[in-house]
Amino acid sequence: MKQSVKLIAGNWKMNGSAASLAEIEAMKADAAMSPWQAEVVVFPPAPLIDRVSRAVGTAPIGVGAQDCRAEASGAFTGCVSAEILHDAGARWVILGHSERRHGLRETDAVVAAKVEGALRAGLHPIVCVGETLEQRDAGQAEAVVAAQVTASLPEALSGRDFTLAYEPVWAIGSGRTPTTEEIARMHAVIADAVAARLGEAAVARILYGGSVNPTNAPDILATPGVDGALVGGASLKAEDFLAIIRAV
Ligand SMILES: O=C[C@H](O)COP(=O)(O)O
Repeated sequence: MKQSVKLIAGNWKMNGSAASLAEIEAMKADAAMSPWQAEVVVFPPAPLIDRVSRAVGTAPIGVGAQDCRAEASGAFTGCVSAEILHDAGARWVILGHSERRHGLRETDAVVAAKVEGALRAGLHPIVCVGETLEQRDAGQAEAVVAAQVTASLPEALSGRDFTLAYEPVWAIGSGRTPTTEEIARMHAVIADAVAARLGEAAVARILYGGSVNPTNAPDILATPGVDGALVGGASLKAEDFLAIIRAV
């Protein structure tokens, strides 16, 4: 059954340092004042996962990684497996982010293999999908996103708890977002594609990501079919991220 609690995920991307632990302390202080109505997870760069996990302690903040290698171990210089990330304290992992699909030419098949690796290691996957502006302008957005869902979700996800994130590539870091009607429509397309791929019983939380900020978060999070947000830039400062968490 789909979790009714919304998920607010903060992807730090290639930002952060030991000084970022102060943001975690600010979040902990806020959570201690009054309980959040959302599940919250932060995704620091891999070298910070251990320190962030220790800083979180028993606070209601999950910790995840921004990517993993599909294999468990081996001669893959510079890569990190889901098992290594789990050992460092991660319990979540973002896979197929557009900055990897487009910047690093990561294919749907690679994403699907990484999802299998995440499940093997006990990490909860957040699988990202989204169309480029060219694809949207050509009227292909729904077909592109549905095809990404179909090809990026391995059979191994049947009966498992997982998360998808709809991130239009043109909305990431641009200050532009689709209308809430467009977001609702695409989330319905994604839910249909999940059911077609994994069966009617399959349910996943579907997040929206792309220029979410404290101002637009209330409307986006109230949109039908939106189960939370994947936040980039606005997750770097606790003040902004907390405003989004409190918008739930
Ligand atoms: O993973 C997060 C998304 O790419 C959104 O980033 P953004 O909130 O900076 O647009």
